[in-house]
Amino acid sequence: MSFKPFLAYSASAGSGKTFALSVRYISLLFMGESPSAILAATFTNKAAAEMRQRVVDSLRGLADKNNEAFTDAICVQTELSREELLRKQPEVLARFLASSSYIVTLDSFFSSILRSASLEIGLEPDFVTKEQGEDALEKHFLEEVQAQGVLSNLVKLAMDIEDKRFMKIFDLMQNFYKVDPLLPKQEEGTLALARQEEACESLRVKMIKALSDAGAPARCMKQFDTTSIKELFGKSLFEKETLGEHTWFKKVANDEIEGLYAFLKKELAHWSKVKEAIVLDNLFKIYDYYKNATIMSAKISGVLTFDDLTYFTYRLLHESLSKEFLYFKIDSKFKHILLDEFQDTSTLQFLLLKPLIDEIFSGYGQSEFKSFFYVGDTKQSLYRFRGGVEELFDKVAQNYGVEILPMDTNYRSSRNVVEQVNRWFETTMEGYTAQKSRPGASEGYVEVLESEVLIEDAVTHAKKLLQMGVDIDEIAFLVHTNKDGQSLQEACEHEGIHTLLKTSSSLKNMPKIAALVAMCEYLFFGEKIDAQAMMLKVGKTLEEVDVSWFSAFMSPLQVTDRLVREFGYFDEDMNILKLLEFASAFSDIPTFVEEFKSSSIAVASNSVHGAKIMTVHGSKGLEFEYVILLDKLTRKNSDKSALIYHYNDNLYIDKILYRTKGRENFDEAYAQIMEERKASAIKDSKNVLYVALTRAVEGLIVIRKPKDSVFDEIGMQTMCIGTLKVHEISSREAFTKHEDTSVVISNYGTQEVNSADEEEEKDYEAILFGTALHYTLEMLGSFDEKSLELAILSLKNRYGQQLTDPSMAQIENRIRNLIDHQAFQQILDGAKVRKEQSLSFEGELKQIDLLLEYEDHCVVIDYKSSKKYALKHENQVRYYQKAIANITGKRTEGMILYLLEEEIEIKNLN
Ligand SMILES: Nc1ncnc2c1ncn2[C@@H]1O[C@H](COP(=O)(O)OP(=O)(O)OP(=O)(O)O)[C@@H](O)[C@H]1O
Repeated sequence: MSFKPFLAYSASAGSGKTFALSVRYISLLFMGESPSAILAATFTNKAAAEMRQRVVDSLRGLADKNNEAFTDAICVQTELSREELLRKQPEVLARFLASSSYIVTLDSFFSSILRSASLEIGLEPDFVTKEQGEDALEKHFLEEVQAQGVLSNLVKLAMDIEDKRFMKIFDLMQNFYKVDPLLPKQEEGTLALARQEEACESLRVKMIKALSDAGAPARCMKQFDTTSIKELFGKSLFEKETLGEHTWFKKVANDEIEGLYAFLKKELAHWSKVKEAIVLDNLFKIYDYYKNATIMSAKISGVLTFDDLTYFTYRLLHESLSKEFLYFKIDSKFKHILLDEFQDTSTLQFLLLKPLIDEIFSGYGQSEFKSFFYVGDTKQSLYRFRGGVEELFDKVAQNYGVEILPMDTNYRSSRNVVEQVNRWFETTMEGYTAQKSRPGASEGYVEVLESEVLIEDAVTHAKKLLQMGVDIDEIAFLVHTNKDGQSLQEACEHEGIHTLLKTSSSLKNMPKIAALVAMCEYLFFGEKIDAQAMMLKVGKTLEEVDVSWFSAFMSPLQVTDRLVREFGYFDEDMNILKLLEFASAFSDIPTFVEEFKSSSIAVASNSVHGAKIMTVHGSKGLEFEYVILLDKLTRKNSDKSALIYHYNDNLYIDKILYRTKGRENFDEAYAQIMEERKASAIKDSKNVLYVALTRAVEGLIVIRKPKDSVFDEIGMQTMCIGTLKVHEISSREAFTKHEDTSVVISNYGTQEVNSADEEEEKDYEAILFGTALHYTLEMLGSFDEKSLELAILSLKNRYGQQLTDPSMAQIENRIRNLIDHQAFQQILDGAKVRKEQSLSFEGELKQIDLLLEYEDHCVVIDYKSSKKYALKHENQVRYYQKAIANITGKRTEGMILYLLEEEIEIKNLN
């Protein structure tokens, strides 16, 4: 059989690893395996969604010409002929759509494990996962610390250590928490820093005397004339074995002086060890409180960060009493595990998966068919400092006896891109093997240009591509930081290029929005400096603008709205809408301004279509027809972390080192670890370049700075090969291209939305209300009062900050009306109920709100909160109806459930 049950692919970018994973997934389905027995984990939500889409698309289009490579690969894996595949296809597709599948991100998978047994560790199962603002976490922590009376410890630590890096003690605590289960046990010791300092001090004084006695010049004595041990310790003087190796001391270094030097070096080395022990001791004492505060806050609020998720899942799997039961439960589900981007799996994530992987291997050899497959590329490992450990790739293979195979052909990029990437990395990256181009690859285009004005040039090049007829959706800008992305987005929008900015950044960090809020602050408090940013943005001075309309009694919404209109500040910017929505929750300006500064409102993307703007990290695993890659706009960050973690061979942390200036002169092990760290930092930054330069399909344009460029590391020079040609859109792509649904915002905020026709305009509040209503319905376990209570709790967690209280009450009311609706309950009778069912039909992935399956027919139901676009709704549901009928082969009815303010209305479309 050509299906190797235990296999890994270690291969370069674009060589088809994710492709192979999808082939394997579908092959398993054709080999009779149930979707619920296969766990396929990818790294990002986008990758998971794409893979689901790919599975459905390929299952549907097995016979399509452009799916040939995929179908052939499935034939090879399954040893079934094309005809056999086609014969089985309807049944396999139906099975896939009908049962739950686990094509997920690791985070969402862990979240589902945790949910299934969270009560075991005192966590309510209706928790939600989202990143919390640092401010909220920091507040909890400080409250806990204050309540326990250990604030003085914190202050003492900062004072004792005189280390500015500890001002960010909160970051240190967060970093501990991220790797909590891997942390080493802290040893208790006697810690006498003062005595050690005295010993060093007395040797220092003796040294000055000995030097003076030997007639050394003043500059020699000055070297030891320090005001603190810390200062003395940091002197480059201690780089050498003996003092006489320094030219200044050559003549005077007698035996006494060399003896004192050696002794002083030893005592200083000991001093740094004692200091490290004190720092760690204090930090770990404080960490206990931090951990408590974090765990309690997560349990009480039901809001978990991704770090909480990992922490709780680890505790559940490794310490909960019922773990055997849990393994049993999960094991009964997964017979096959497929992992993408394995090079970025962290040790902790691997430890969470390990029981499941162990189960696969322990059952092997018996009659059961089980498999384990993973793919990755260590050249693309980007998360070393977040705990991603590329060494896992080989270790896991060794441990379980998995065969690692290479792949040598690039299926993604044009010939010029593949060859140029080979040229850049062959000589600069250790172990790099040149990739081959796939037969029939297009010629492609690569250009590197130098510029002092990166953003302007990036915009100019995008314009050039657009003028040539390149579709805006096919262009992606890659940048190094979220901040770079925001500046670029502003420039693009200014030039009329629509963009989609994918960022984790929050609204308060957007210069345009922050300027607007600062302007409100100016109007209220009168500090001219607060008006500056906004004046700069609109190109005016305060003297030129008339703000006499302002009164301190105006609401924050009125003021922001007026400012936006007065200054023509809108530009169809969704973020302005978000700000207006946020402002509407406050009645006075000072509270609004203050709350805004500590808010963490996610930045909106501006429209459905547009050039993508992404960080290189965010682009991992993705591909774009044309890539414009920008050098780093801001300066390179230097690594300043105060604590250095050292991992042992089992990938647990065996040492935490306190980083001190000059310590490499006293401590060989430390010096070696720092060298290793430097080497891996260089490797990491090269990996980032590798990921960035391998995303382009047809054309790649790199804009580098003349000096201090991140690309210097691979010796990148300006160049240009190939010709820019618009890639021909294949007929399938042309067919599946969506109609243009770009958002045109014509009304917002306080304006009355006045639309009688069917044209879609965006009423942001209505959209938010509709989304929240859908979310609550999705969270509703069954249609009864008890489930409603839980669903409302989830609603509050998720939308509590955005929705007003009356809107919340409205949602609850409308759903209660639905539950109480007799006709609706009758419809549910005898039906298999599925919620939020994904459906791919005619190339589009849709979500069906409610799918009811009866023995002989199906009913597709769509929820709506208003009848505003009734005709459009009907068309949409008819489309779903057609799709379900096609897929299941059963007669299918369509219904729209209007959950209106006063009543429930059921519209039957048959
Ligand atoms: N055997 C193949 N035949 C035809 N096309 C392929 C084949 N393998 C991969 N492709 C196509 O090549 C492109 C790159 O493949 P894929 O994304 O799977 O690569 P990858 O190795 O996962 O890349 P990365 O390491 O960058 O994530 C995709 O568009 C994919 O559809």
